[in-house]
Amino acid sequence: MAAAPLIPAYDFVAPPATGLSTASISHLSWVFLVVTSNNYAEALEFIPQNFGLFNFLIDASSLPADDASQIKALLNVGASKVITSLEQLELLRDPKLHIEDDRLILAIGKGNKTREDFENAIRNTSLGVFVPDVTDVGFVLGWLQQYGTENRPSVYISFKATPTLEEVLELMKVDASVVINSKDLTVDSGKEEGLLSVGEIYSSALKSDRSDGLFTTLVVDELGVALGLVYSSKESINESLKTGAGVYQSRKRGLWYKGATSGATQELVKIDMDCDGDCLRFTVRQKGKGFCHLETRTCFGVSSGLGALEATLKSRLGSAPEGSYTARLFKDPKLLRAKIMEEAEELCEATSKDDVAWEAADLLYFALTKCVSAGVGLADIERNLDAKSLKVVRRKGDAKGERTNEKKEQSTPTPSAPAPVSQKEESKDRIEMKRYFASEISPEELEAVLKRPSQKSSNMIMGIVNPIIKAVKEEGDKALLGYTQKFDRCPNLESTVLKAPYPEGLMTISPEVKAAIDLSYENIYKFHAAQKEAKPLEVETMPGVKCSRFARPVERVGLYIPGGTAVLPSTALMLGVPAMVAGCKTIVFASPPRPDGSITPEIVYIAHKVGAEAIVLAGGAQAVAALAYGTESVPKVDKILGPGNQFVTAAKMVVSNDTGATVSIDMPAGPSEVLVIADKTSNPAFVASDLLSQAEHGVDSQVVLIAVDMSKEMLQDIDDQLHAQAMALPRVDIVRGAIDHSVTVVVDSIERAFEVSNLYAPEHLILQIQDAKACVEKVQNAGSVFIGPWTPESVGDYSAGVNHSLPTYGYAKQYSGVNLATYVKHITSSELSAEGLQNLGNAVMDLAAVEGLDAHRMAVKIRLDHMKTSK
Ligand SMILES: NC(=O)c1ccc[n+]([C@@H]2O[C@H](COP(=O)([O-])OP(=O)(O)OC[C@H]3O[C@@H](n4cnc5c(N)ncnc54)[C@H](O)[C@@H]3O)[C@@H](O)[C@H]2O)c1
Ligand SMILES: N[C@H](CO)Cc1c[nH]c[nH+]1
Ligand SMILES: [Zn+2]
Repeated sequence: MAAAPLIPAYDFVAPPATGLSTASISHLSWVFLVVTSNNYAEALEFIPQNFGLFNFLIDASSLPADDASQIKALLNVGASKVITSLEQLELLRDPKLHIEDDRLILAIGKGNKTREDFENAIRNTSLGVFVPDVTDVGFVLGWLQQYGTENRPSVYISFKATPTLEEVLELMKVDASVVINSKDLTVDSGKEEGLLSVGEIYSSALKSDRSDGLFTTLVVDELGVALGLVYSSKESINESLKTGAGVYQSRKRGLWYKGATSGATQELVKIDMDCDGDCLRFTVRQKGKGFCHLETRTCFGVSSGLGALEATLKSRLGSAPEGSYTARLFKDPKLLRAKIMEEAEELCEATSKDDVAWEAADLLYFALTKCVSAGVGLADIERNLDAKSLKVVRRKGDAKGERTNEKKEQSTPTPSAPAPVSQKEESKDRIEMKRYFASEISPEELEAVLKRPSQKSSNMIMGIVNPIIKAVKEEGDKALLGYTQKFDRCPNLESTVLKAPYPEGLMTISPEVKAAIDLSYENIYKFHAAQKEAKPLEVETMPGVKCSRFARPVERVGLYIPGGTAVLPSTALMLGVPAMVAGCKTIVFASPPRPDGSITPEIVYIAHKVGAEAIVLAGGAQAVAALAYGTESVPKVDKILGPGNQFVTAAKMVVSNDTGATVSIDMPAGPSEVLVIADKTSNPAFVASDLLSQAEHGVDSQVVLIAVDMSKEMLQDIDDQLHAQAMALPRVDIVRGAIDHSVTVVVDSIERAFEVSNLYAPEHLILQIQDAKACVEKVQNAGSVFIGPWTPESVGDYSAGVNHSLPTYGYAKQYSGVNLATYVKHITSSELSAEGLQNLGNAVMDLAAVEGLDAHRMAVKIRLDHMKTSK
């Protein structure tokens, strides 16, 4: 496949005002990102979220030169190619890493490397070369002439200074891929002076072998199955990139918006060109009956194989004929589980070619049924496989416990504490928090050490969130649906709201999970009901002057239940139960849907239990905006509650500051965090497990250990536990990202530990210290406290009764976590008798006179005069 002719560098800080979005860039399949320490955390989240949509070319050469762990993490989460410095490259040449040479590109022209350094570094490799400055181009071209390009697959040339169109085209003659900053690109047809049309630039690298100048275009689905053959022109390519839909060039009728009349539209996934640049491949998500005018999925007849099976299972999930076996499997997870296990066993035992094929087919059928019921399709599985193939740090691949004979013979290690790995042996792959001694650093340095990762880039987040809020406010459901289809990858979603009463079929959950929800519900209910004020507060401030304060529920509440990196039904309980206890009249849930457009059944069950009248199937800033302003189908609310990622938190802040929205929020509850204070009496395995339980929430989570007067050996023990336990977790990549910006601070006294903790103001504070209960009085700032060795933070996350929706980012200094008062407002009243007004009247009149507000004074005087005359 030919290299894409340009690699757009999307500027996230100041997105272009030209109609070009990340989506239109994504279809070109390559995106160039410059990753620095400041945006590393975002990149680590953004890359896996958009894996399969983009190929990522990352310039990581500004990351620390003496530590390649961040680059490894970027490669691990799916960066296709990474540009490194010479020093980083040396570190990455580690035989334990599985890095194909062509994934690394050496940056030259940066720093003070000589040509000799550069030539030595690349002589025996097939590394590409990255030239960060246009002034180096002459040198590279000379070098190419001398050494040839056969072994060097790609030369990427990036310009920090904006090149002219002529320069770009001139350079493209040497078959180079070109990086162009997105601010110079547009997809608008009436483009402004000086801007480049994406379609034009793209098609300038193509050569047509047809007399009409059109490009032959193969249209395929996400599995690569050919749907049909069409033609493209530079206008149609541009239009397709602009609309994100399948648009082609009909030889008779001009621009052809596929499905405009039949409804069988296409969502564009990406565009590739073939090896000699005369043919295009459009990968699309086909909607409706299919691509062919004969209403079949493809123009080549009936489809078969796994893709056809997936389509059948998907349609059965929607409306399976009563009595069908597949319907039974969907309804009975235990049966499905048993069948998967049974078929896997049979496949292992099969030996003949026929038997292996037979059993593998059975296993695939049941496995795909499981996938479809969870909203996972073959394209997701392929994406996952592709992502795994890019991992540079491989798992050992041993089977778990009883599945291997050897393991059966071993003594069983405690489940929470797998054998520690020697730090020396695997130091480069270690998952390890940085360690500081509080006595050795200044207060300013301590503050910097404890800085939350996500505080660093609010400009970038606002740049993304503000346009989303504006669009939902102005366009309502249309924008809401569009963003949901895009961010939550559910192209077939048709409506963004599910209204009560919810169909039984959408709440089918296992009896164990139902029992767990019911038990947690009871505890949360009890704890929040106990917070109810028994009666109004009444005080007679002086004879005849009665003041009172009474509570009323906020009438309409919108409850955000996160669903990006993990689905959190527990948050539905934490927000829904107190809303019900407080007596809110309208409860609306919002949560990102699954890719098939459905919502997790546990959330629907909880919505039903707490009496939520609707569930908005949307997440992120768009869900927050819909709740704040209302849309045609989403009811507007008075208060928005609930945690979320940086986009959700930022959107809550924006709408609560808009007087046009008249909506308030609970608090800024962002990425989860925990601070553990532990001393010599603590159990290292427990400490590590608590740190990891919050680290697994997201790469932007942060965990902090304050170790009180601890020996080096014990600190090492905790580090070893953390690494070993982390490596056994399915979310190890997320954990690695979070631990990367997490710290241990060693202090010498319990007093100093609480000083540091109160300064940090953690969302969760865990006390694993002697006399933990007695130390609670030292807590000044924290969302929720977990006391003693038997109180892991996860009990509060799910079932103890306390709320888990808590202030993060240090806002525990001024905000409480969600509690009954969060759903209630207080109204005061005064009632004066004639005697009361006589007692108070002069004071009021004197103060009104001081302020020059005569009408205020008169409102009292008129009554006092009236009393006098009516005596
Ligand atoms: N503080 C608390 O009380 C508390 C409680 C529970 C969870 N949490 C935290 O909530 C967070 C949940 O985050 P999540 O991501 O899993 O789910 P989420 O529902 O908050 O966010 C997912 C949504 O983010 C939006 N989004 C994702 N990438 C985007 C992009 N590049 N541009 C614009 N929008 C984008 C999408 O709309 C998506 O639906 C975690 O950090 C977790 O730690 C906090
Ligand atoms: N710890 C999160 C609050 O920061 C809440 C949660 C939900 N599920 C698991 N944990
Ligand atoms: Zn949690």
